[in-house]
Amino acid sequence: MTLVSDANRIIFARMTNKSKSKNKKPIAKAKDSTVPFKAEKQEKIQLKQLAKDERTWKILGLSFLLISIFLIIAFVSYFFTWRQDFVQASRGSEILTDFDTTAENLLGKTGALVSHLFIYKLFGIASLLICTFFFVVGVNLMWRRRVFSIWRNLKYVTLGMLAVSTILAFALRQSEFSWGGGVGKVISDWLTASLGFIGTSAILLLIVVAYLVWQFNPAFSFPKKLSKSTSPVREDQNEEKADLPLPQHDFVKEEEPADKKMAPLDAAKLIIDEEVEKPKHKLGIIEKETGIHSKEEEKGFDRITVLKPEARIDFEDPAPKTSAKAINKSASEDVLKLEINDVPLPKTEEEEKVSAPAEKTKAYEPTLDLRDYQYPTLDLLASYGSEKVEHDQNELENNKNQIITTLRNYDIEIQRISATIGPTVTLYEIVPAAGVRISKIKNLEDDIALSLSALGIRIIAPIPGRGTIGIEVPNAKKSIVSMKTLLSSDKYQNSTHSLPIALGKKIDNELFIVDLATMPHLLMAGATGQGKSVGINAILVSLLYKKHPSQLKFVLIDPKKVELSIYSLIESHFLAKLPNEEEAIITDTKKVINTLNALCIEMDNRYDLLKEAGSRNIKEYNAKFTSRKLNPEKGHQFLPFIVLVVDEFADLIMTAGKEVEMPIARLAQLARAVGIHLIIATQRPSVNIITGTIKANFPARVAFKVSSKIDSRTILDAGGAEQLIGKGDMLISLNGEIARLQCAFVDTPEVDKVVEFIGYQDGYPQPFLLPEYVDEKELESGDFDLGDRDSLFEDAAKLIVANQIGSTSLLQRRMKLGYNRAGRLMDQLESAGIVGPNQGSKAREVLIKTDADLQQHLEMLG
Ligand SMILES: Nc1ncnc2c1ncn2[C@@H]1O[C@H](COP(=O)(O)OP(=O)(O)OP(=O)(O)O)[C@@H](O)[C@H]1O
Repeated sequence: MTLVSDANRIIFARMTNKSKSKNKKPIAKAKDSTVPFKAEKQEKIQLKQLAKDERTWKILGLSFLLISIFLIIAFVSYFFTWRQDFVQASRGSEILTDFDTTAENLLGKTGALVSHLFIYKLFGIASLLICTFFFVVGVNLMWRRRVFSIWRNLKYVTLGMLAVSTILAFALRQSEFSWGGGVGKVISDWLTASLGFIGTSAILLLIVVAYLVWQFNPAFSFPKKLSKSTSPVREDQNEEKADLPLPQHDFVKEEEPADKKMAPLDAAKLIIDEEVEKPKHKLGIIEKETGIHSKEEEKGFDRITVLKPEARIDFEDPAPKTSAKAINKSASEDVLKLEINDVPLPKTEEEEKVSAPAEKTKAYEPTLDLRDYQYPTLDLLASYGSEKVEHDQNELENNKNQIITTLRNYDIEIQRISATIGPTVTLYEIVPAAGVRISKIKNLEDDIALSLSALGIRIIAPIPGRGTIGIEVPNAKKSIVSMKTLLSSDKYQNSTHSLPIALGKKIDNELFIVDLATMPHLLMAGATGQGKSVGINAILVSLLYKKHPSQLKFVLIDPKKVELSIYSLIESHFLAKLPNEEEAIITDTKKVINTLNALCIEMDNRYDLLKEAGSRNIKEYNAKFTSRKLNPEKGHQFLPFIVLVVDEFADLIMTAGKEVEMPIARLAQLARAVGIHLIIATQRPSVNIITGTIKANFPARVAFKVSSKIDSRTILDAGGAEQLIGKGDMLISLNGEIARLQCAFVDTPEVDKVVEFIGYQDGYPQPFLLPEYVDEKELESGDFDLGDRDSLFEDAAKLIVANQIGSTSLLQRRMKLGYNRAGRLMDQLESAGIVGPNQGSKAREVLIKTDADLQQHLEMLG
């Protein structure tokens, strides 16, 4: 007995300390000393499960909908039966237990009582608005999402009931029926007492007019437009919720800037947007599917499907195309070629100035070099499944609930959660409750990953510029982003980029199409098998679809020997190579060094040309050249872009080290303005491969999945790439911002088809020739012995004699040589008595005047 009463006392003490409401359970505990704690725990878990069970929500939702219907029936019936039921209803709830009393209302005594309360005592017929509240709550609960905003509804219901009841009570004060209810009457009486009849009329009229203006925003100067909304906010709202009986909500307005900002990104964006209104009440968590999804989907995908795969895209720039067409009409094709591409005669600068406007019509058109060239067609590419982002509502719900629960377990409450579904991952954006430290959430990264039992969780805390924290969770079902989708998009087709590359889709399904020319170089890293080669192919294919062979050349370096060999078929269209080399695709390390140095020479030569032309970059230079302001006789020519692709940079650095690093660093530093761009890929992004010099000159970097956080830091200066999920899932760091993309997929057979399509067309007689590079060490070891002449000695002599100018830079430009080699040739020409000695800044005197004399002279020299 004593034991029991002692236990009772202890329990009682606990009970009073805790909460009085729990007093029954502790007493039960007293009788059974250990079990009660368990029992209490179990009950909690069951309640939780009950709250999670969707059936509970459905039942609750249905109940609210029924209440709403009940109220409507009762109110409507009241309009006809109020007289008969008035006396009974005035007696109050006691009539419910009085079996002798009956009511005429369709819903009996309850209907009569409730209607009497709302209509007679409270808000008059404005009480009908309360039905919408129950309807809204019911619908939201039934579908467990924010179909309508409760807060907005509540706000408008409250304001509406007060305003309408007052207006009606005032306007129809003589009527027998209580149009404005008790509340309306009280307010209206008070207003009349304070402001008088006229003052009250004015105030109430103002309310009505203000509401109409707010709702319809009529254009006062043009009454015709009265019915149309002019405010963009209102338009959106009207479209979005045309069936809503209530005015639109502030919520959408608040969200407007963010949505607008994201709108172009939303080709197939879906957002569940939830406000955790009161963190402690889970019922407050509701969600909303914005109209953006369907609207944007229509915009984005219908537009894409309209384009038939067979449709030929003409990627030519509109301007050159029209000019070419215009000329086509006026001249026969053969004459045309001569006219357009014939080199203009040398002119003095003045002549150039004078004749420039007249010649504008005959602009040089580089594409006419291969005027029958056909751009590849879209039907060469394959489509991979449906491009629609599929989402599993249950998966979304479960992940969301788990995120909320996990955070709650660590005492982190959140205000709002929204989800954006991408092709491979879904981004859950959360707004933490006030006072929660971001670092706390960041530290829980692993715990959240564990609780969601998913790989590839990435936490972005905070998302720059959004004021939210992002949690990226991989989708159970991932969709492949077809290259075809990207290339058929308006964004790609209408792009005005110099070198548009279609890389993939962002997490919000925005197509990621950027200009390589502005990047200006790209560093790619990723462990083996994570999508690097596919990424390189995506870049090359997107350039091939948009560029003419005269506008673009690739220098392909492939130490692995197999990855890029597929492109050898387009050698005479798009590839550049060293003179005297058989293969355009470079696989040998020694040749790589020569090629990189040759590119450096090409860069220097291009800078000389730009300097002479007074242009700051290749675009300006080419514009001047095509408008025939530059003289080809002086070595000027149309400069194609050159894109250097190195697949497996690590291999090169391991075998050649500085010899490779130095020219790469030089090119990366300087080549941008002259139209040379680098794309460098590596499997091993370690610091000895991606050195500080290289990194500093590659502001744009891509990371596919890498094996460690250190690798991720090396490439991106941030972690995260080690948590990617492979198969083209990538992070791109551009202008200091990191974005997650799903790389476009283009399979080898597709690339084969594209390459064959181009390769079987007429090309140039040979690949684009890079300047010859001779290792300077080899040059220095030789002397100026005439028997050991440079292989280009005769060509140089002929060029100098033909032009009668003893200038080293002439040799450099016309023979595409580096400064050192041209200088050495000039020295040899001097030793051979063909040119005179160096005269400082002036060109050397040419001692042999004609070609015939030169032939004789050379024969004499043997
Ligand atoms: N964007 C993508 N979408 C879908 N699947 C992809 C994508 N990229 C790569 N994959 C899948 O991953 C495989 C390996 O890709 P890829 O050959 O590009 O890897 P890698 O990084 O170049 O490997 P390695 O360095 O060994 O050559 C592909 O065969 C393909 O099945």
